[in-house]
Amino acid sequence: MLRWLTAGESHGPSLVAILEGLPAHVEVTTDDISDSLARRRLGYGRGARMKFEADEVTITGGVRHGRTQGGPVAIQVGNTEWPKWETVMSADPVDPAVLEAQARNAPLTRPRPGHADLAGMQKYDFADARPILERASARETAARVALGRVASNFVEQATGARIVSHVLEIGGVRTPSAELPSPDDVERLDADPVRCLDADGSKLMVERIDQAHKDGDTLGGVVEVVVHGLPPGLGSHVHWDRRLDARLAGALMGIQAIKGVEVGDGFELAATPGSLAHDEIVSTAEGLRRVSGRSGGTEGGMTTGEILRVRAAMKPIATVPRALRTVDLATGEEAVAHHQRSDVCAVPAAGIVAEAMVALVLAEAVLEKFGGDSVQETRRNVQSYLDTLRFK
Ligand SMILES: Cc1cc2nc3c(=O)[nH]c(=O)nc-3n(C[C@H](O)[C@H](O)[C@H](O)COP(=O)(O)O)c2cc1C
Ligand SMILES: C=C(O[C@@H]1CC(C(=O)O)=C[C@@H](OP(=O)(O)O)[C@H]1O)C(=O)O
Repeated sequence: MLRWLTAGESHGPSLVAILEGLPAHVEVTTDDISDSLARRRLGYGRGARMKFEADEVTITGGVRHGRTQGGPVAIQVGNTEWPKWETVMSADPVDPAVLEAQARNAPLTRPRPGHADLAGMQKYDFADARPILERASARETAARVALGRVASNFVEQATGARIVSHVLEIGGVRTPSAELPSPDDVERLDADPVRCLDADGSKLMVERIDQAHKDGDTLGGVVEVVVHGLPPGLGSHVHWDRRLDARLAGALMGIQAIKGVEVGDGFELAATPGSLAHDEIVSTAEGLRRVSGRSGGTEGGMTTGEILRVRAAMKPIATVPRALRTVDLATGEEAVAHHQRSDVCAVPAAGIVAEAMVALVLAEAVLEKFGGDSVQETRRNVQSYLDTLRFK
């Protein structure tokens, strides 16, 4: 069983993440994790915070000399901005006079439509949105990306599978290309301002973000995660919660602001006749193959051994500079939602988070099917399964 947890607030001293159940001998380093976190900070349209804040990674448990030991892997992602927030986010009580003296401590009483503010204040009984937004914030995704890197190293070292993501759409501007990224495209994608494979599409998306910025508006979009090299048979058809497609959908929906998920061609398949919607099976010199990849590499809740492909749709950022109508909960009067700063668009970053979530689901599914207390044992089990497959 693989399980994981994150803790920490957006402006707290650090995020903490724990991954338990991973075999020993998975190769992973602080640099690996820092690289993944740096990729999450990329992307045109993010706010100033991404530039002045840094993620300080410390592996505090479970890894020795670059390899996991079999125990829980614990990672701390420190926030270099913490000194500015020490009073606001102090774990211990603070003298009310000190709190009042700082503008940053003023209660946030004008909840933003589209964020967790109002529902969270109602549910947890707070007069201030601060405690809600601090944990609802997608800052937390830094911790998931840290764990996702450990998980994806495991998946790659056990099965050879490689995960890559790209941006399909921002603010209604869709890439004109149907090209799927390969693992060799990662460098090129990370160098693109919006992590789009198509240069023309990328240019139009950047222009769309500039326009939204000028208009005091924000944007959402669609990302796609593609996994090459998975064995067939991860997940299962036998029960709803064993289905890999369901688990991937839940994991992607668990990312802040994701409101839609597609496996393969998803919604488009709903409008396609069956004769054109499915991936026909042919026998080739390399074995059984599909002539297309519309299903996204799962059938019956199991991987087919073809390319896995899932998409996530992100709603626009809720902190809209041209602020939306709300009610000031301190006075009951009409007001506009609180706004200090925000991303205009965080779709490229959401793609990196989506890779991490897919990696965590796949790591669990690989362990479920192949087990292993060392990564070499998992790898042997994968190989023997592939060698003895009844139909190849
Ligand atoms: C990478 C990333 C960055 C985000 N940045 C912001 C931001 O700067 N401002 C904001 O209001 N929401 C931002 N969001 C979205 C909020 O976290 C999200 O709207 C909020 O948690 C409520 O989403 P929900 O309704 O899906 O729970 C970001 C989301 C992601 C994934
Ligand atoms: C800090 C990160 O993202 C944050 C996610 C976020 C939100 O509401 O989700 C709001 C913003 O924070 P703030 O309101 O303090 O500027 C983003 O910067 C990050 O991704 O590391």
